Amino acid sequence: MNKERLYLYDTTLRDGAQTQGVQFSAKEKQQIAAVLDGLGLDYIEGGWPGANPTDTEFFANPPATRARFTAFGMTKRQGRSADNDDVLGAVLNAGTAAVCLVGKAHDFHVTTALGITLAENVDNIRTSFAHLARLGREALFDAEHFFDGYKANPAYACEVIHAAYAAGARWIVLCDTNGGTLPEDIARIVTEVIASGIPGDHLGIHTHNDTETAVAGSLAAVMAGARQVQGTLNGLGERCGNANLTTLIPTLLLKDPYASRFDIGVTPDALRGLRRASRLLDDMLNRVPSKQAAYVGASAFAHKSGLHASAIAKDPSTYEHIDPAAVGNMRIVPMSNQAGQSNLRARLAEAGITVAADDPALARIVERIKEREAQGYAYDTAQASFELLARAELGLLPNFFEVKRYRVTVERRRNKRNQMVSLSEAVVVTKVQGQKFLNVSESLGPDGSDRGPVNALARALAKDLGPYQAMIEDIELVDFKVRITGGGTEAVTRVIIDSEDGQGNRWSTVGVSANIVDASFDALIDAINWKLVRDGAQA
Ligand SMILES: CC(=O)SCCNC(=O)CCNC(=O)[C@H](O)C(C)(C)COP(=O)(O)OP(=O)(O)OC[C@H]1O[C@@H](n2cnc3c(N)ncnc32)[C@H](O)[C@@H]1OP(=O)(O)O
Ligand SMILES: CC(=O)C(=O)O
Repeated sequence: MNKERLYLYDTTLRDGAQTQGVQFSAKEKQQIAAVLDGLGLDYIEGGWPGANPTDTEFFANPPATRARFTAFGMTKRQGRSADNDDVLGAVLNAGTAAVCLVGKAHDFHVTTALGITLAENVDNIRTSFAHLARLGREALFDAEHFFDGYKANPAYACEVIHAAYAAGARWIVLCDTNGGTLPEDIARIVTEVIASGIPGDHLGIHTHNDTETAVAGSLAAVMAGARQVQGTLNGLGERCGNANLTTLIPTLLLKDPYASRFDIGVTPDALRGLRRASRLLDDMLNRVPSKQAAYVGASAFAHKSGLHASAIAKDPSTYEHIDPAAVGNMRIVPMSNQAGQSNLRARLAEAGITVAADDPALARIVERIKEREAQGYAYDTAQASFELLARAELGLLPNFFEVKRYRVTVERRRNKRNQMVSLSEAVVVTKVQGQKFLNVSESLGPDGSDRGPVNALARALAKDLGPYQAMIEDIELVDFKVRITGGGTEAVTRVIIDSEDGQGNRWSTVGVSANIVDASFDALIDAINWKLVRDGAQA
């Protein structure tokens, strides 16, 4: 069966830039455009030329994309001709092959937000698209508030989109601007619009996630006949975000009825780069990736409970809807108080430890994990600490070093400029192969500011570990999370530390204590021990 073409339109660089707290530089826009292009999207909307210096700079040096690079703007304003509107002029001067203009499709917005008559609005839209058609640009009309407008005044909403279509708009994009329309209404209205004379292969859908149904609404529109889907990477966008392309792309490519009916231009090979693309955007925005993101989240293929892990070991499809590798993700079988021996054996195998199914140590390890989690530990996150605990029970953990004592102080004092500053200092005494090491460290960062007591402890601990020093020198503490949690009957502090080495390996360790410094120190010791185990150090 010949597949129908379904076009993907990305607006990460425009609607995504309307996310609170998101501010792309022109350079970052270039990087994101390259990633989007690599995924195989049909259109990349770069922003609004003329609206701000970043977008103007970006469009002055547009990325070379295979996708149609598109400029966004609004239809001409009342009282100006399309030739004379400087805002529209700046959009057109960007010289892109495709141009998307937003206009109002809801009568209430025309009279309230624009303050013009309904007829004037239709005329502004018609004139703007006739102008684009004369210039030979591929024209897209973002019909703002279309669904709310259609519910309030269907005749007017239809008059607006038909005016744009008749004037030469290639695509009429129906926007659920406020994000409150549910999928069943989207499907019904798209069907009625097609019946009114705008063919589905000229219709697009642009949804927002205010009812957490943006993806479902987009799919409903596709099933009703729309053949362009707009969305953003990781669901960025105004308020609660836009339809998440990171979810939509694999759904359209891998799930029926979409997979067998549509060609979306994304290859299986490009799909394997999806998780990487999602992470790159999060990294750029300094956002913690959502673990529970569909398809690409770290937990999307994490099998925590014993029943699941047991079946997964027999056949992964028992608890996985797709192969994680298809989207560049991977399966993990974390250890936790929900786990049984199947999780344990899978995790040990990943760490290169083979244990016979009838080894009594397995039951001891599971018991120990459950006991420690009841005290506040969290081993499904801190995989390196889990591995150390298991190795200790299996007699596979060498005693590399012993901490005899440690001390940390934080001092607040005035500097030469009479500003209050702090200084953390730590002393750690260790015994390595019979030899004593006394290490002292401050925690000043490159800018001279104090990085705190945990940093001072980490530096002192890793300052000189004698024969192991070369192996631990490149360890960096890259993340530190503190949580007050109920351990047993008392509240305790759980610290999770993420460490990284020069080869880009990253591992997480956990420490728990009523005292935050002790909890941190335990996690630091695990971080060093894990690295020594990983690098094959001998005791
Ligand atoms: C639904 C969406 O997400 S559409 C995209 C929205 N994105 C953005 O707004 C981001 C970029 N925008 C901007 O930088 C600025 O709003 C600019 C440069 C475009 C305009 O700035 P200003 O001229 O200062 O206007 P301001 O932002 O205060 O108000 C928007 C103006 O556009 C008018 N307008 C809104 N929509 C339209 C439209 N479709 N067609 C014509 N005019 C419109 C409004 O009536 C208002 O004009 P008014 O102040 O005379 O009433
Ligand atoms: C155009 C647009 O972003 C919207 O209507 O939501």
